[in-house]
Amino acid sequence: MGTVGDAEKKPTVVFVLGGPGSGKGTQCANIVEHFGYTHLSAGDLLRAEMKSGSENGTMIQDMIKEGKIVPSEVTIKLLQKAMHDSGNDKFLIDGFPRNEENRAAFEAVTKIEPAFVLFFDCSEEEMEKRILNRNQGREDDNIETIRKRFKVFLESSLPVVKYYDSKGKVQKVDAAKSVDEVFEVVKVIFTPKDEKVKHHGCAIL
Ligand SMILES: Nc1ncnc2c1ncn2[C@@H]1O[C@H](COP(=O)(O)OP(=O)(O)O)[C@@H](O)[C@H]1O
Ligand SMILES: Nc1ccn([C@@H]2O[C@H](COP(=O)(O)OP(=O)(O)O)[C@@H](O)[C@H]2O)c(=O)n1
Ligand SMILES: [Mg+2]
Repeated sequence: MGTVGDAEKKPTVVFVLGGPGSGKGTQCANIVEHFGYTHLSAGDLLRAEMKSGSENGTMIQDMIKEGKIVPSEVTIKLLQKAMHDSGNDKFLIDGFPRNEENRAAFEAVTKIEPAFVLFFDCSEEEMEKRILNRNQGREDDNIETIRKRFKVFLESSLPVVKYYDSKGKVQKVDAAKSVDEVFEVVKVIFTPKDEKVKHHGCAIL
């Protein structure tokens, strides 16, 4: 097997974007169960790297505490390693690219274009409520850092969503509903077209 990004066989990548607390991780877990993707959360990979005592650990911790975006070089290396180690060829990349630098560097390094971008649309009020109830012991889930993360989302991450929207690649989902209701919509997006026809009973004709 070649390395990730080889010209001959590129993996399928779906970027999963949305504000902090919009439900990216929750929905990715559901997608993995039903559609055989491997879920790679950039935030989870960075937190694991931080805890592993790597030389970048302190820098990553400082950035996360401030809600800032870690330089792409670090995050892309972690993503590439996780893709390679998974043995799979279908990935949900959750929480990445979070700014223009992330986006351009990933494309330049891996030569991978996303199949599409799944975008969870949710109000700040709802996202704030969810994060404050998340209880995962994260150092950035406090009101002060949450405000900073919302600002970074609006200023740096939404432009990436707009970029992909201009290329017709964004599947926008109303994420303000219940987990099950959101997944009903997500399921339709991931179900292959011929399967959708079968479910309507037309494929046997
Ligand atoms: N549709 C939803 N309705 C209510 N709570 C949700 C919903 N989706 C996720 N949550 C909860 O909100 C919190 C944030 O969800 P998470 O999946 O971690 O979001 P993200 O990865 O986008 O930050 C979690 O505690 C999760 O259980
Ligand atoms: N591409 C990324 C993704 C996350 N991160 C950092 O990790 C933090 C948490 O990201 P996350 O995706 O786990 O957060 P949620 O959106 O899931 O709440 C971000 O606020 C950034 O500090 C990053 O620097 N670059
Ligand atoms: Mg998450």
